[in-house]
Amino acid sequence: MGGPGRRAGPDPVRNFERWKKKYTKRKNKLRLQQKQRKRPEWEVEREGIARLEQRYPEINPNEIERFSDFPLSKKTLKGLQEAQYRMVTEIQRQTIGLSLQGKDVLGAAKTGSGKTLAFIIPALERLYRQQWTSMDGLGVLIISPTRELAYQTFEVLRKVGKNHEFSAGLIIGGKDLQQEANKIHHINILICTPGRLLQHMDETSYFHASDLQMLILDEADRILDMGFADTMNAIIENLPKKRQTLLFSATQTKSVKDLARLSLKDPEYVWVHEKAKFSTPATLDQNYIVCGLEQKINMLYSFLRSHLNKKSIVFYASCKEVQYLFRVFCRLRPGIPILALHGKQQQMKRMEVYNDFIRKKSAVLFATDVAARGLDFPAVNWVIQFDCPEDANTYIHRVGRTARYKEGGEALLVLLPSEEKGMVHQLSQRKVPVNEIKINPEKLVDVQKKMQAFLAQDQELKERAQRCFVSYLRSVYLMKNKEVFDVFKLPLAEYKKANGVPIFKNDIWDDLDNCRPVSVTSVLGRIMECQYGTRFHKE
Ligand SMILES: Nc1ncnc2c1ncn2[C@@H]1O[C@H](COP(=O)(O)OP(=O)(O)OP(=O)(O)O)[C@@H](O)[C@H]1O
Repeated sequence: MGGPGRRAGPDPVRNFERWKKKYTKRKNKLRLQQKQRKRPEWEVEREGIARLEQRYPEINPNEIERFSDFPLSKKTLKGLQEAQYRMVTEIQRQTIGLSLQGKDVLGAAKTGSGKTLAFIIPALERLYRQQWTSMDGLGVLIISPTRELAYQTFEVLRKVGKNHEFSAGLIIGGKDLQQEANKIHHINILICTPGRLLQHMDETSYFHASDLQMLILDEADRILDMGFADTMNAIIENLPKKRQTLLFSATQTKSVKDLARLSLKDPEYVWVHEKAKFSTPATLDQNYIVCGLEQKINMLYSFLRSHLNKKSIVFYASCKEVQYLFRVFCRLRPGIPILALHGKQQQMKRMEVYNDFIRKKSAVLFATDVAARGLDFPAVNWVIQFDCPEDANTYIHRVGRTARYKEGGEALLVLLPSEEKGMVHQLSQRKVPVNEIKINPEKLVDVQKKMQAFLAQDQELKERAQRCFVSYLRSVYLMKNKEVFDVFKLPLAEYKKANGVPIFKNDIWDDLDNCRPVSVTSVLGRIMECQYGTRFHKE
């Protein structure tokens, strides 16, 4: 009942139209759901997959900002969202599309720029697209150079892939081979180190990779270098040629010889920071100091004393140095927790240290290059290279343990006077900006007397000091770049003194000098003779 002067009420016709539209939409949705319910799940999934695949050719990296801009499965997108990953990084933006399209990809981007997700996401999608099940066996193989890196990648995969049904496994050695063998044939995505993988290929009769869809090499240049050459050649022989291959690293290999072994098919090269001014993160502040051998330990001790609330990693050239200096520093009590990580530790211990360092807010980790690549320890403030790295690539990976994903960080390289010229030149050629800073001698705390007192009281520590001494010399001797590393230029007497190793009556340096050119064994033989021989015992 309406009359003049009254406000018009809601229009019943429009209301009805609206209701009818909503009703029809709901009815159609229900009908579709009912229809789908009658069809097997895999068939419905198949249709969803076909819709995603239709979008692949249109992927345009320039239009991608978020992960949801890629045609990814709901399961992957949900995993990413739950792990708080929304916006893509540059390497992810540029490579995920190519990998989804099935191309072989060589991806290079600075340390800490998100390469892990750049290969994990396409791996998940590849198996999802093929509706892979645990019955289908091994579909994706991810090879990492170290156990810790493999474990870390496994954790990222578990987090992001948790809504998928495939199984993932970690095969890194240090565990019972039979136990691993019992599980290996159920694994769809296998993350492994090269040595252990080959062992299973050789010894586990029911392990086969004949249906492998995708091979991923993380830290590809390291995996393909001389150290792993024989193992990798044997592994590749066991893999089907028809597969997709993804290679990632901050220092990518361009060597045709390396790549030929992998039989890549028209690979796409994505060098994200190729034109960047520097090859290290912009948020990383890098310095070097020139320090005599005799002052190195004093320098490190003084550094740690003045950075008690920081988290640092100190890199050494050999396991024996880490072992010895870890003990010495624990005794010197700099006032900050000290941890040690190296390849000679038991697997349990390695994992314990790795997890401990992740949790700690302030601590210092003494490590060899097992920790140089890929590890994503949160909030590391400082990377100190106590021993000069083998080359600029090793330098780049070591300093990359800090200043990760938009965070800041600082790096300090300790160089001997004999190493300065060659190393600084190499770094500048590789676009690494390092500034020299001078040590303030007044700020150096002298711990040499204390160290010598420890050694005098502790025979085991003394032996460790000697082993450290020999292994340091050996590592320098074996370095290829003789412009930087010349064992004959090292002031050995000062080194021995710095490490608290008793000084011998005869300076072994003269002996070494006389027997050039020499093989490693003869150098070491001389060193050992001088250290453990009669002259030493008579002291
Ligand atoms: N899209 C993203 N959004 C937010 N954080 C991200 C994203 N991608 C990666 N990260 C974070 O950035 C950090 C570095 O990533 P990642 O370890 O993959 O780097 P990387 O390029 O493989 O480094 P490296 O060369 O040292 O191996 C990690 O903590 C990761 O969680």
